[in-house]
Amino acid sequence: MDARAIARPDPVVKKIDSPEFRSIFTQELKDLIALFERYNFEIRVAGGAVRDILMNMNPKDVDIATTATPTEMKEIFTKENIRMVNMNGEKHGTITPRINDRENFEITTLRIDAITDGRHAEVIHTTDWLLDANRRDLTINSMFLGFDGTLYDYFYGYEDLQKRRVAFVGDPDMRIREDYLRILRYFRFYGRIAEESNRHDEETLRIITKNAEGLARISGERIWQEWKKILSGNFGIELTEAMINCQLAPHMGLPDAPNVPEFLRVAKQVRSFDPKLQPITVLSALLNTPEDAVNLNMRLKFTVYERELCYFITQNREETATIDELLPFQQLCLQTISSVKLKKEYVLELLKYHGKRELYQQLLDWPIPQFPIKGNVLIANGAPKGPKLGVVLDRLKIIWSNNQYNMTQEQLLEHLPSVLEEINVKKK
Ligand SMILES: Nc1ccn([C@@H]2O[C@H](COP(=O)(O)OP(=O)(O)OP(=O)(O)O)[C@@H](O)[C@H]2O)c(=O)n1
Repeated sequence: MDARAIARPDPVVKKIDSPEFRSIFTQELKDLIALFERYNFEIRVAGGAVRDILMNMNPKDVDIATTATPTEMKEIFTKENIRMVNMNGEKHGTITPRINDRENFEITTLRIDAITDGRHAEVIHTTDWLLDANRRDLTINSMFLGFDGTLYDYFYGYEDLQKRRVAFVGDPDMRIREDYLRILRYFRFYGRIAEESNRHDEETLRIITKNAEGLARISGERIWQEWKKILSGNFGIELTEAMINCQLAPHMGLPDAPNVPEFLRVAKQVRSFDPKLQPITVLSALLNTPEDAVNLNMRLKFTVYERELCYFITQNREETATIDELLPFQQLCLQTISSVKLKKEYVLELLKYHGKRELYQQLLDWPIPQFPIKGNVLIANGAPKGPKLGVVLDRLKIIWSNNQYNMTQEQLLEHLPSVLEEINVKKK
């Protein structure tokens, strides 16, 4: 599709002057602007920061785009004695000067993403702002903002933002095939800007469904990063359901038939529980068995914490009905004393999952008992060093838990001789 045919004839839409825009002007940025002016190259704010400023939000980071090539930028900064950092961005056309030894700016040369396999693009530099806007994913992410406040908007991103509409730039099929992660970015930005949970453009959903398999090419880490943001944003549940309806599930590590009824049941806790359920807890509801948790982890590459929690939730689906059942939970917490804090967090998440507010509060208030003996005290009293010390500790912890965690160091030490004897007996 010819970008010029669908672009707005005059990209200058309006002048921006807002507190969010003014907030980006540090002395360092002013110096940078003056420098580029002096060398006759244009620079503008690009992408996400423009969107955020228009939404009256302070942008997280301000990406800058320029007509200067990386080589030209390097010449300027070298001549001006300005240090450049993170030189590995250069292959994407990004140079990062550190201005006044105080602030870094990521400045990227305008480009066209030429050849792509859906993950990597061959970069060709350009001085045409329209062509750079045309390679971006969504209209709301394709705008530029000059430092004099001029908004340049080729693809009606400003109108889409006003209408709270998420649309791909030009041909959605092409945009998605350039980078399949954009499927998930579509849903993430939908959660960010839409006012209703289910006002998707049917044609966009159809094209996403058609390209679902492409997600299989995207790394689990990147998928999980986006999905987590979707789940913790607005309409996280509805959007995940929409993603499943678009046939994305098997390519994101979910079982072929995700447990949607359970997911919707848990969604109610998501809406009412404070503090909110963690994304991994919500996601666990979609699984049918602990094996599903193993498979999901293989695909999404969870952290140890996420992996254990996900597995724990799928193993403990039954509801805890009464307060009396809190005690077994406490025991569960203490099963592995060395990682007791972690266990408590897991059980707290499980109680949230089941919507058990009172139990949650009780467990939250329950002080984790501290094991009263340190290893060096045991050694001083005749316990062996090395791996056997671990065995001694484990035995003593069992005795401690059988006594409701209510023992002094002296009381526990009384059990040491029999524990040592037991170990030696076993050894024979
Ligand atoms: N798959 C992608 C990723 C990024 N972009 C473009 O690169 C910009 C910057 O990307 P990134 O920093 O990843 O996202 P932001 O839009 O800045 O969003 P956030 O603030 O959530 O990081 C986007 O606005 C968009 O124009 C794109 O076209 N396709």
